[in-house]
Amino acid sequence: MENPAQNKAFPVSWDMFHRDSRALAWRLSSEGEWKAIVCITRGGLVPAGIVARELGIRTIETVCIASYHDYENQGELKVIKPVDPKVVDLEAGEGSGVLVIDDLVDTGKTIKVVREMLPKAHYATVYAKPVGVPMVDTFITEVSQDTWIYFPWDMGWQFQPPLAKDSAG
Ligand SMILES: O=P(O)(O)OC[C@H]1O[C@H](OP(=O)(O)OP(=O)(O)O)[C@H](O)[C@@H]1O
Ligand SMILES: O=c1[nH]c(=O)c2nc[nH]c2[nH]1
Ligand SMILES: [Mg+2]
Repeated sequence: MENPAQNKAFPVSWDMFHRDSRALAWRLSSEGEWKAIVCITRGGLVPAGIVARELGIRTIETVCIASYHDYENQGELKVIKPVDPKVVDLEAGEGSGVLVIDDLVDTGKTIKVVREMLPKAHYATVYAKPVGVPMVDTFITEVSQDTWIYFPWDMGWQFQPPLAKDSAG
């Protein structure tokens, strides 16, 4: 179902996503040293793999949360799997030394739930919308609140009709 509040489109190709995730890793490389990554599934799995490869991080944990059950409309947040206590208690506990990664922050509700589990972690997303910006420590590209980001794993090839009518016919 189309959400009229998000009527602009920001399509992201695999190449763009890889480049922007590498840019995120580059920025994070000067912002701290992390013992583990926690990725927020499912969208966080892809940038987490790229960042882990760039920063040489081998301990990767998931927190499994779903909220946009109906395309473009956020429903009740469900924590399907919490963070392993061994990861929460690394270093000084409460998520210190942990990098939490997601593909984007929109309203910030998803990250707010994870922040309650890991208050001392560092939060990073590839993309951010203005309402969610205060919830993240590091992000790469901001888009307006009325934009829907289309990720490459949700898309497929499709014929695009020309803008104008063909003059021959
Ligand atoms: O800032 P928010 O308004 O909370 O929205 C952002 C979250 O929404 C999407 O996940 P979704 O719940 O759709 O699940 P998915 O990652 O499995 O696609 C996205 O991947 C973020 O995790
Ligand atoms: O694919 C997505 N694009 C978005 O813009 C968005 N916002 C919340 N959840 C989202 N998922
Ligand atoms: Mg998600």
